[in-house]
Amino acid sequence: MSSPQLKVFTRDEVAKWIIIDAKVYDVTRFKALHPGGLAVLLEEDVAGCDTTEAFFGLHRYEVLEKPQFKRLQIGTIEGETSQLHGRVVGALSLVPYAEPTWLSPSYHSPYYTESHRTFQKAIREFCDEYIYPDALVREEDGKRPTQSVIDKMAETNINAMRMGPGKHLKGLVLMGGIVKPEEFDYFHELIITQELARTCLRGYADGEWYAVLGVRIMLTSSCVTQGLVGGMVIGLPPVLNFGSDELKARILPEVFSGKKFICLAISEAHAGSDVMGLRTTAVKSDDGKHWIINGTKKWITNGTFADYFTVGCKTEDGFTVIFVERGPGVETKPIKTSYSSSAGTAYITFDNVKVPIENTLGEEGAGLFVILSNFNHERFVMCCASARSQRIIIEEALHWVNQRKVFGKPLHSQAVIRSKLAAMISRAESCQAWLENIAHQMCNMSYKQQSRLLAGITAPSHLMPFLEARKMYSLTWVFGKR
Ligand code: HEM
Repeated sequence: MSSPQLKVFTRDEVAKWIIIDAKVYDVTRFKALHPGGLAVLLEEDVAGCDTTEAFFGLHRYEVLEKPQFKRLQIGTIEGETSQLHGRVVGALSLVPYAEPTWLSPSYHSPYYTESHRTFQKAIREFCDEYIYPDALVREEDGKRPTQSVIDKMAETNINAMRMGPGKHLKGLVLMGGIVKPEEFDYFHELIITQELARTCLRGYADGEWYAVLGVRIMLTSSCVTQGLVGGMVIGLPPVLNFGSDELKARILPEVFSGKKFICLAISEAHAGSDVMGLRTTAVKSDDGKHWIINGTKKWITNGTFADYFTVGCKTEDGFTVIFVERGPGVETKPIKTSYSSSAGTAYITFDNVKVPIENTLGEEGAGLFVILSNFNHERFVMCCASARSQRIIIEEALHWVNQRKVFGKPLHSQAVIRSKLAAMISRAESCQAWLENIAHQMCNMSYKQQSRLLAGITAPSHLMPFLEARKMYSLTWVFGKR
Protein backbone atom coordinates (compact mmCIF):
# COMPACT_ATOMS: atom_id res chain seq x y z
CA MET A 1 0.00 0.00 0.00
CA SER A 2 1.41 3.33 -0.99
CA SER A 3 1.70 5.89 1.79
CA PRO A 4 -0.56 8.97 1.56
CA GLN A 5 0.98 11.96 -0.13
CA LEU A 6 2.18 14.16 2.71
CA LYS A 7 2.94 17.79 2.16
CA VAL A 8 6.45 18.67 3.07
CA PHE A 9 6.96 21.93 4.99
CA THR A 10 10.15 23.80 5.43
CA ARG A 11 10.95 24.99 8.93
CA ASP A 12 10.36 28.53 7.69
CA GLU A 13 6.81 27.72 6.59
CA VAL A 14 5.84 26.18 9.91
CA ALA A 15 7.37 29.09 11.72
CA LYS A 16 5.27 31.66 9.96
CA TRP A 17 2.65 32.07 12.70
CA ILE A 18 2.99 32.89 16.34
CA ILE A 19 0.36 33.39 19.00
CA ILE A 20 0.45 36.31 21.41
CA ASP A 21 -2.38 36.76 23.90
CA ALA A 22 -4.91 34.74 21.85
CA LYS A 23 -4.04 36.63 18.65
CA VAL A 24 -2.39 34.97 15.67
CA TYR A 25 0.39 36.86 13.88
CA ASP A 26 1.83 35.95 10.49
CA VAL A 27 5.51 36.83 10.71
CA THR A 28 6.56 35.40 7.32
CA ARG A 29 7.58 38.68 5.75
CA PHE A 30 8.47 40.36 9.03
CA LYS A 31 10.98 37.75 10.18
CA ALA A 32 13.90 39.16 8.26
CA LEU A 33 13.07 42.68 9.47
CA HIS A 34 12.54 41.81 13.13
CA PRO A 35 14.69 44.18 15.23
CA GLY A 36 15.38 41.31 17.64
CA GLY A 37 16.70 39.16 14.77
CA LEU A 38 15.51 36.18 12.74
CA ALA A 39 16.98 33.48 14.95
CA VAL A 40 14.74 34.18 17.97
CA LEU A 41 11.61 33.73 15.85
CA LEU A 42 12.79 30.34 14.57
CA GLU A 43 13.43 28.86 17.99
CA GLU A 44 11.48 25.71 18.79
CA ASP A 45 9.34 27.21 21.52
CA VAL A 46 8.52 30.28 19.39
CA ALA A 47 7.78 29.32 15.79
CA GLY A 48 4.17 28.20 15.55
CA CYS A 49 3.75 28.42 19.34
CA ASP A 50 2.04 30.53 21.96
CA THR A 51 4.77 33.03 22.81
CA THR A 52 2.76 35.35 25.05
CA GLU A 53 5.01 35.12 28.07
CA ALA A 54 8.27 35.27 26.13
CA PHE A 55 6.97 38.19 24.04
CA PHE A 56 5.96 40.34 27.00
CA GLY A 57 9.24 39.62 28.72
CA LEU A 58 10.93 41.40 25.83
CA HIS A 59 8.51 43.97 24.40
CA ARG A 60 6.15 46.67 25.58
CA TYR A 61 2.50 46.18 24.71
CA GLU A 62 2.61 49.27 22.47
CA VAL A 63 4.79 47.37 19.98
CA LEU A 64 1.69 45.46 18.92
CA GLU A 65 -0.29 48.69 18.55
CA LYS A 66 2.07 50.24 16.03
CA PRO A 67 0.35 50.18 12.62
CA GLN A 68 3.22 48.38 10.89
CA PHE A 69 3.04 45.52 13.43
CA LYS A 70 -0.71 45.59 14.03
CA ARG A 71 -1.23 44.53 10.45
CA LEU A 72 0.71 41.30 11.07
CA GLN A 73 -2.28 39.95 13.01
CA ILE A 74 -4.24 37.52 10.84
CA GLY A 75 -6.69 36.07 13.35
CA THR A 76 -7.59 35.00 16.84
CA ILE A 77 -7.75 31.66 18.65
CA GLU A 78 -11.20 30.12 18.81
CA GLY A 79 -12.78 30.25 22.27
CA GLU A 80 -10.06 32.45 23.75
CA THR A 81 -10.12 36.18 24.48
CA SER A 82 -7.23 38.56 24.84
CA GLN A 83 -6.35 39.39 28.41
CA LEU A 84 -4.12 42.37 27.74
CA HIS A 85 -4.88 45.72 26.20
CA GLY A 86 -3.29 49.10 25.60
CA ARG A 87 -4.89 52.44 26.36
CA VAL A 88 -8.66 52.39 26.68
CA VAL A 89 -10.02 55.70 25.46
CA GLY A 90 -10.80 57.99 28.39
CA ALA A 91 -10.08 55.39 31.06
CA LEU A 92 -8.09 55.98 34.22
CA SER A 93 -5.11 53.71 34.66
CA LEU A 94 -5.42 50.92 37.18
CA VAL A 95 -1.67 50.80 37.75
CA PRO A 96 -0.85 52.11 41.27
CA TYR A 97 0.43 55.72 41.27
CA ALA A 98 -0.25 56.07 37.55
CA GLU A 99 -2.83 58.75 38.34
CA PRO A 100 -2.44 61.71 40.71
CA THR A 101 -4.29 61.14 43.98
CA TRP A 102 -7.15 63.48 43.04
CA LEU A 103 -8.03 61.03 40.25
CA SER A 104 -7.57 57.90 42.34
CA PRO A 105 -10.75 56.24 43.63
CA SER A 106 -11.56 57.01 47.29
CA TYR A 107 -8.95 59.79 47.57
CA HIS A 108 -9.88 63.44 48.17
CA SER A 109 -8.47 66.80 47.19
CA PRO A 110 -9.34 70.30 48.36
CA TYR A 111 -8.46 71.81 44.97
CA TYR A 112 -10.53 70.13 42.29
CA THR A 113 -14.22 70.85 41.72
CA GLU A 114 -16.80 68.96 39.69
CA SER A 115 -15.96 71.28 36.78
CA HIS A 116 -12.31 70.12 36.86
CA ARG A 117 -13.36 66.48 37.00
CA THR A 118 -15.73 66.75 34.03
CA PHE A 119 -13.09 68.69 32.16
CA GLN A 120 -10.38 66.11 32.86
CA LYS A 121 -12.58 63.32 31.55
CA ALA A 122 -13.25 65.20 28.31
CA ILE A 123 -9.61 66.13 27.80
CA ARG A 124 -8.42 62.58 28.44
CA GLU A 125 -10.91 61.18 25.93
CA PHE A 126 -9.78 63.77 23.43
CA CYS A 127 -6.11 62.97 23.91
CA ASP A 128 -6.64 59.20 23.77
CA GLU A 129 -8.86 59.39 20.72
CA TYR A 130 -7.08 61.94 18.56
CA ILE A 131 -3.66 62.82 19.92
CA TYR A 132 -2.09 59.56 21.08
CA PRO A 133 -2.69 57.59 17.83
CA ASP A 134 -1.28 60.47 15.78
CA ALA A 135 1.67 60.83 18.14
CA LEU A 136 2.64 57.17 17.67
CA VAL A 137 2.77 57.53 13.89
CA ARG A 138 4.36 60.99 13.73
CA GLU A 139 7.00 60.20 16.32
CA GLU A 140 8.02 57.33 14.07
CA ASP A 141 8.02 59.15 10.72
CA GLY A 142 9.27 62.46 12.13
CA LYS A 143 6.58 64.51 10.43
CA ARG A 144 4.84 67.32 12.28
CA PRO A 145 1.50 66.58 14.01
CA THR A 146 -1.25 65.94 11.48
CA GLN A 147 -3.23 69.05 10.56
CA SER A 148 -6.58 67.34 11.22
CA VAL A 149 -5.49 66.84 14.87
CA ILE A 150 -4.51 70.51 15.14
CA ASP A 151 -7.90 71.41 13.64
CA LYS A 152 -9.66 69.27 16.25
CA MET A 153 -7.70 71.04 18.99
CA ALA A 154 -8.78 74.34 17.51
CA GLU A 155 -12.45 73.27 17.39
CA THR A 156 -12.42 72.65 21.14
CA ASN A 157 -10.26 75.74 21.75
CA ILE A 158 -7.52 73.74 23.45
CA ASN A 159 -4.91 75.98 21.87
CA ALA A 160 -6.44 79.08 23.42
CA MET A 161 -6.83 77.38 26.81
CA ARG A 162 -3.14 76.49 26.82
CA MET A 163 -2.45 80.20 27.28
CA GLY A 164 -4.12 79.97 30.72
CA PRO A 165 -7.11 81.90 32.05
CA GLY A 166 -7.64 85.41 30.72
CA LYS A 167 -9.39 87.80 28.35
CA HIS A 168 -8.29 85.85 25.29
CA LEU A 169 -10.88 83.17 26.20
CA LYS A 170 -13.80 85.61 26.16
CA GLY A 171 -16.55 84.49 23.80
CA LEU A 172 -14.95 81.12 23.05
CA VAL A 173 -16.73 77.79 23.49
CA LEU A 174 -14.37 75.68 25.58
CA MET A 175 -14.45 71.89 25.15
CA GLY A 176 -17.94 72.02 23.66
CA GLY A 177 -19.11 74.35 26.45
CA ILE A 178 -18.37 72.18 29.49
CA VAL A 179 -16.45 75.02 31.10
CA LYS A 180 -17.32 78.69 30.77
CA PRO A 181 -14.47 81.08 29.87
CA GLU A 182 -14.92 82.97 33.16
CA GLU A 183 -14.74 79.70 35.15
CA PHE A 184 -11.57 78.49 33.49
CA ASP A 185 -8.73 78.60 36.01
CA TYR A 186 -5.15 77.38 36.45
CA PHE A 187 -6.31 73.92 37.51
CA HIS A 188 -8.13 73.52 34.18
CA GLU A 189 -4.91 74.55 32.48
CA LEU A 190 -2.88 72.15 34.63
CA ILE A 191 -5.22 69.36 33.54
CA ILE A 192 -4.71 70.10 29.83
CA THR A 193 -0.94 70.20 30.15
CA GLN A 194 -0.80 67.02 32.20
CA GLU A 195 -3.12 65.11 29.89
CA LEU A 196 -1.10 66.17 26.84
CA ALA A 197 2.11 65.13 28.61
CA ARG A 198 0.70 61.60 29.08
CA THR A 199 1.45 61.06 25.40
CA CYS A 200 5.07 60.86 26.48
CA LEU A 201 6.59 60.71 23.00
CA ARG A 202 9.57 62.98 23.09
CA GLY A 203 9.38 64.86 19.83
CA TYR A 204 5.63 65.02 19.53
CA ALA A 205 4.25 65.96 22.92
CA ASP A 206 6.43 65.04 25.77
CA GLY A 207 6.55 66.65 29.17
CA GLU A 208 10.30 66.64 29.22
CA TRP A 209 10.62 69.35 26.62
CA TYR A 210 9.05 71.85 28.95
CA ALA A 211 11.54 70.86 31.56
CA VAL A 212 14.46 71.08 29.19
CA LEU A 213 13.20 74.46 28.15
CA GLY A 214 13.20 75.54 31.78
CA VAL A 215 16.82 74.69 32.10
CA ARG A 216 17.58 76.39 28.81
CA ILE A 217 16.14 79.60 30.13
CA MET A 218 17.75 79.33 33.50
CA LEU A 219 21.08 77.72 32.89
CA THR A 220 22.24 77.14 29.38
CA SER A 221 21.24 76.80 25.78
CA SER A 222 19.59 73.46 25.19
CA CYS A 223 16.98 71.80 23.07
CA VAL A 224 13.21 72.01 23.24
CA THR A 225 11.16 69.14 21.96
CA GLN A 226 7.51 69.36 21.26
CA GLY A 227 5.70 69.23 17.98
CA LEU A 228 2.20 69.67 19.30
CA VAL A 229 2.16 73.45 19.02
CA GLY A 230 4.69 73.81 21.84
CA GLY A 231 6.09 76.82 20.01
CA MET A 232 2.77 78.60 20.56
CA VAL A 233 2.85 78.06 24.32
CA ILE A 234 6.09 80.03 24.58
CA GLY A 235 6.00 82.15 21.42
CA LEU A 236 2.49 83.60 21.59
CA PRO A 237 2.40 85.14 25.11
CA PRO A 238 4.64 88.07 24.13
CA VAL A 239 2.16 88.85 21.32
CA LEU A 240 -0.80 88.36 23.67
CA ASN A 241 0.66 90.59 26.39
CA PHE A 242 2.70 93.13 24.45
CA GLY A 243 1.43 93.16 20.85
CA SER A 244 -0.63 96.05 19.45
CA ASP A 245 -4.42 95.58 19.28
CA GLU A 246 -4.23 95.31 15.48
CA LEU A 247 -1.57 92.62 15.66
CA LYS A 248 -3.51 90.64 18.27
CA ALA A 249 -6.77 90.92 16.36
CA ARG A 250 -5.07 89.37 13.32
CA ILE A 251 -2.68 86.86 14.86
CA LEU A 252 -4.55 85.31 17.81
CA PRO A 253 -7.49 83.88 15.83
CA GLU A 254 -5.11 82.50 13.19
CA VAL A 255 -2.95 80.74 15.76
CA PHE A 256 -5.78 79.54 18.01
CA SER A 257 -7.55 78.11 14.97
CA GLY A 258 -4.42 76.15 14.03
CA LYS A 259 -4.17 77.84 10.62
CA LYS A 260 -0.85 79.45 11.47
CA PHE A 261 2.04 78.39 13.69
CA ILE A 262 4.26 80.54 15.84
CA CYS A 263 7.53 79.88 17.64
CA LEU A 264 9.82 81.63 20.10
CA ALA A 265 13.19 82.46 18.56
CA ILE A 266 15.57 83.54 21.31
CA SER A 267 18.49 81.10 21.70
CA GLU A 268 21.44 81.15 19.34
CA ALA A 269 24.57 79.14 18.78
CA HIS A 270 26.37 82.02 20.50
CA ALA A 271 24.13 82.43 23.54
CA GLY A 272 21.13 80.81 25.22
CA SER A 273 20.19 81.82 28.73
CA ASP A 274 22.61 84.75 28.37
CA VAL A 275 19.86 86.65 26.57
CA MET A 276 21.74 89.93 26.52
CA GLY A 277 24.63 88.16 24.78
CA LEU A 278 22.58 87.37 21.66
CA ARG A 279 24.00 88.59 18.36
CA THR A 280 20.95 88.84 16.07
CA THR A 281 20.55 92.53 15.29
CA ALA A 282 17.60 94.72 14.38
CA VAL A 283 18.48 98.10 12.91
CA LYS A 284 15.92 100.76 11.94
CA SER A 285 15.58 101.64 8.26
CA ASP A 286 16.44 105.23 7.26
CA ASP A 287 12.76 106.26 7.24
CA GLY A 288 12.28 104.66 10.69
CA LYS A 289 9.35 102.57 9.44
CA HIS A 290 10.99 99.15 9.47
CA TRP A 291 13.39 96.96 11.38
CA ILE A 292 16.09 95.24 9.31
CA ILE A 293 16.94 91.96 11.04
CA ASN A 294 20.14 89.94 10.54
CA GLY A 295 21.39 86.91 12.45
CA THR A 296 20.74 83.30 13.39
CA LYS A 297 18.69 81.33 15.91
CA LYS A 298 19.20 77.75 17.08
CA TRP A 299 17.08 74.99 18.72
CA ILE A 300 13.83 76.69 17.78
CA THR A 301 10.87 74.39 18.48
CA ASN A 302 8.31 74.28 15.64
CA GLY A 303 10.66 76.53 13.66
CA THR A 304 10.67 74.33 10.56
CA PHE A 305 6.94 74.81 10.06
CA ALA A 306 6.32 78.12 11.83
CA ASP A 307 4.69 81.00 9.97
CA TYR A 308 5.50 83.48 12.72
CA PHE A 309 8.58 84.06 14.87
CA THR A 310 8.82 85.96 18.15
CA VAL A 311 12.41 87.06 17.82
CA GLY A 312 14.84 88.41 20.40
CA CYS A 313 17.12 91.04 18.82
CA LYS A 314 19.93 93.34 19.83
CA THR A 315 18.90 96.92 19.13
CA GLU A 316 20.46 100.30 19.70
CA ASP A 317 18.86 100.56 23.16
CA GLY A 318 19.55 97.02 24.29
CA PHE A 319 17.33 94.03 23.67
CA THR A 320 14.01 94.17 21.80
CA VAL A 321 11.46 91.49 20.94
CA ILE A 322 10.03 91.66 17.42
CA PHE A 323 7.25 89.73 15.71
CA VAL A 324 8.47 88.42 12.34
CA GLU A 325 6.47 86.72 9.57
CA ARG A 326 7.96 84.07 7.32
CA GLY A 327 8.95 85.79 4.08
CA PRO A 328 11.96 86.94 2.06
CA GLY A 329 15.20 86.53 4.00
CA VAL A 330 13.81 84.06 6.56
CA GLU A 331 15.17 80.53 6.21
CA THR A 332 14.60 77.53 8.45
CA LYS A 333 16.51 74.27 8.43
CA PRO A 334 15.80 71.17 10.53
CA ILE A 335 18.31 70.36 13.28
CA LYS A 336 18.96 66.68 13.81
CA THR A 337 18.28 65.85 17.44
CA SER A 338 18.09 62.73 19.60
CA TYR A 339 14.28 63.02 19.63
CA SER A 340 11.87 62.85 16.74
CA SER A 341 11.87 65.61 14.14
CA SER A 342 8.10 65.96 14.65
CA ALA A 343 9.08 68.77 17.06
CA GLY A 344 10.23 70.79 14.04
CA THR A 345 13.41 71.95 15.81
CA ALA A 346 15.10 74.48 13.55
CA TYR A 347 18.16 76.51 12.80
CA ILE A 348 16.96 79.87 11.50
CA THR A 349 18.73 82.52 9.50
CA PHE A 350 17.48 86.09 9.10
CA ASP A 351 19.07 87.84 6.16
CA ASN A 352 18.08 91.50 5.84
CA VAL A 353 14.52 90.73 6.88
CA LYS A 354 12.33 93.82 6.66
CA VAL A 355 9.69 94.05 9.41
CA PRO A 356 7.22 96.89 10.10
CA ILE A 357 8.11 98.85 13.22
CA GLU A 358 4.56 98.19 14.52
CA ASN A 359 5.61 94.57 15.06
CA THR A 360 7.71 95.56 18.07
CA LEU A 361 6.49 93.66 21.14
CA GLY A 362 6.65 95.91 24.19
CA GLU A 363 8.98 98.86 24.51
CA GLU A 364 12.09 99.20 22.40
CA GLY A 365 15.05 98.11 24.54
CA ALA A 366 12.73 96.47 27.11
CA GLY A 367 12.81 93.01 25.53
CA LEU A 368 14.19 91.36 28.61
CA PHE A 369 11.10 92.40 30.54
CA VAL A 370 8.89 91.00 27.74
CA ILE A 371 10.60 87.63 27.95
CA LEU A 372 10.98 87.49 31.74
CA SER A 373 7.38 88.50 32.40
CA ASN A 374 6.19 85.23 30.93
CA PHE A 375 8.61 83.06 32.86
CA ASN A 376 6.41 82.24 35.85
CA HIS A 377 3.64 80.94 33.68
CA GLU A 378 6.05 79.11 31.38
CA ARG A 379 7.63 77.45 34.37
CA PHE A 380 4.24 76.48 35.72
CA VAL A 381 3.47 74.79 32.39
CA MET A 382 6.83 73.02 32.42
CA CYS A 383 6.25 71.84 35.95
CA CYS A 384 2.77 70.46 35.13
CA ALA A 385 4.15 68.55 32.17
CA SER A 386 7.30 67.17 33.68
CA ALA A 387 5.49 66.14 36.89
CA ARG A 388 3.10 64.14 34.67
CA SER A 389 5.98 62.63 32.71
CA GLN A 390 7.44 61.28 35.93
CA ARG A 391 4.17 59.59 36.66
CA ILE A 392 3.92 57.92 33.28
CA ILE A 393 7.48 56.71 33.71
CA ILE A 394 6.42 55.15 37.00
CA GLU A 395 3.48 53.50 35.24
CA GLU A 396 5.79 52.18 32.53
CA ALA A 397 8.27 50.94 35.11
CA LEU A 398 5.55 49.20 37.12
CA HIS A 399 4.30 47.50 33.97
CA TRP A 400 7.78 46.40 33.12
CA VAL A 401 8.78 45.04 36.52
CA ASN A 402 5.72 42.82 36.37
CA GLN A 403 6.32 41.65 32.79
CA ARG A 404 10.02 41.06 32.83
CA LYS A 405 11.34 37.93 34.52
CA VAL A 406 14.91 37.50 35.73
CA PHE A 407 16.36 34.69 37.85
CA GLY A 408 13.00 32.98 37.32
CA LYS A 409 11.04 35.77 39.06
CA PRO A 410 9.44 39.04 38.00
CA LEU A 411 11.73 42.04 38.36
CA HIS A 412 9.60 43.50 41.13
CA SER A 413 10.69 40.75 43.48
CA GLN A 414 14.20 42.24 43.57
CA ALA A 415 14.68 44.50 46.60
CA VAL A 416 16.87 46.99 44.72
CA ILE A 417 14.16 47.53 42.12
CA ARG A 418 11.48 48.02 44.77
CA SER A 419 13.65 50.58 46.51
CA LYS A 420 14.14 52.52 43.26
CA LEU A 421 10.40 52.46 42.60
CA ALA A 422 9.63 53.74 46.09
CA ALA A 423 12.05 56.64 45.59
CA MET A 424 10.51 57.49 42.21
CA ILE A 425 6.98 57.42 43.59
CA SER A 426 7.79 59.64 46.56
CA ARG A 427 9.43 62.23 44.29
CA ALA A 428 6.55 62.26 41.81
CA GLU A 429 3.99 62.68 44.59
CA SER A 430 5.90 65.55 46.19
CA CYS A 431 6.24 67.33 42.84
CA GLN A 432 2.51 67.04 42.21
CA ALA A 433 1.66 68.27 45.71
CA TRP A 434 3.96 71.27 45.32
CA LEU A 435 2.57 72.04 41.90
CA GLU A 436 -1.05 71.95 43.10
CA ASN A 437 -0.15 74.31 45.93
CA ILE A 438 1.34 76.74 43.38
CA ALA A 439 -1.74 76.44 41.12
CA HIS A 440 -3.92 77.23 44.13
CA GLN A 441 -1.86 80.36 44.86
CA MET A 442 -2.12 81.41 41.22
CA CYS A 443 -5.90 81.05 41.31
CA ASN A 444 -6.06 83.37 44.31
CA MET A 445 -3.49 86.03 43.37
CA SER A 446 -3.49 88.87 40.89
CA TYR A 447 -0.92 88.69 38.06
CA LYS A 448 1.12 91.31 39.91
CA GLN A 449 1.08 89.32 43.14
CA GLN A 450 2.01 86.18 41.25
CA SER A 451 5.00 87.92 39.70
CA ARG A 452 6.15 89.23 43.08
CA LEU A 453 5.42 86.24 45.28
CA LEU A 454 5.59 83.15 43.11
CA ALA A 455 8.79 83.51 41.09
CA GLY A 456 10.79 82.12 43.99
CA ILE A 457 8.81 78.92 44.43
CA THR A 458 7.98 78.37 40.77
CA ALA A 459 11.59 78.42 39.58
CA PRO A 460 12.91 75.55 41.74
CA SER A 461 9.63 73.67 41.50
CA HIS A 462 9.96 73.45 37.75
CA LEU A 463 13.55 72.37 37.98
CA MET A 464 12.85 69.63 40.48
CA PRO A 465 10.45 67.64 38.31
CA PHE A 466 12.76 68.17 35.37
CA LEU A 467 15.71 66.66 37.14
CA GLU A 468 13.58 63.84 38.49
CA ALA A 469 12.02 63.13 35.10
CA ARG A 470 15.51 62.98 33.60
CA LYS A 471 16.68 60.52 36.20
CA MET A 472 13.57 58.45 35.74
CA TYR A 473 13.96 58.32 32.00
CA SER A 474 17.36 56.83 32.51
CA LEU A 475 15.91 54.45 35.08
CA THR A 476 13.38 53.08 32.64
CA TRP A 477 16.22 52.56 30.26
CA VAL A 478 18.00 50.69 33.01
CA PHE A 479 14.91 48.50 33.20
CA GLY A 480 15.43 48.04 29.51
CA LYS A 481 12.46 49.58 27.73
CA ARG A 482 10.94 52.75 26.41
C1 HEM B 1 4.35 40.09 16.20
C2 HEM B 1 5.48 39.69 16.74
C3 HEM B 1 6.66 40.56 17.08
C4 HEM B 1 6.88 41.87 16.81
C5 HEM B 1 5.97 42.84 16.07
C6 HEM B 1 8.17 42.23 17.35
C7 HEM B 1 8.75 43.48 17.28
C8 HEM B 1 9.93 43.81 17.90
C9 HEM B 1 10.44 45.15 17.99
C10 HEM B 1 9.78 46.40 17.41
C11 HEM B 1 11.60 45.10 18.66
C12 HEM B 1 12.52 46.30 19.01
C13 HEM B 1 12.45 46.60 20.48
C14 HEM B 1 11.09 47.08 20.96
O1 HEM B 1 10.55 48.02 20.36
O2 HEM B 1 10.56 46.48 21.90
C15 HEM B 1 11.84 43.73 19.01
C16 HEM B 1 12.92 43.30 19.72
C17 HEM B 1 13.11 41.97 20.10
N1 HEM B 1 12.27 40.94 19.90
FE1 HEM B 1 10.50 41.01 18.92
N2 HEM B 1 8.71 41.11 17.94
C18 HEM B 1 7.82 40.08 17.80
C19 HEM B 1 7.96 38.81 18.31
C20 HEM B 1 9.02 38.35 19.02
C21 HEM B 1 9.12 37.04 19.60
C22 HEM B 1 8.04 35.97 19.52
C23 HEM B 1 10.35 36.97 20.20
C24 HEM B 1 10.97 35.82 20.96
C25 HEM B 1 10.37 35.20 21.92
C26 HEM B 1 11.01 38.24 20.02
C27 HEM B 1 12.25 38.56 20.49
C28 HEM B 1 12.81 39.79 20.46
C29 HEM B 1 14.08 40.13 21.04
C30 HEM B 1 15.03 39.18 21.76
C31 HEM B 1 14.27 41.50 20.83
C32 HEM B 1 15.43 42.36 21.28
C33 HEM B 1 15.04 42.92 22.64
C34 HEM B 1 16.00 43.91 23.26
O3 HEM B 1 16.74 44.58 22.52
O4 HEM B 1 15.97 44.00 24.49
N3 HEM B 1 10.17 39.04 19.29
N4 HEM B 1 10.79 42.98 18.53
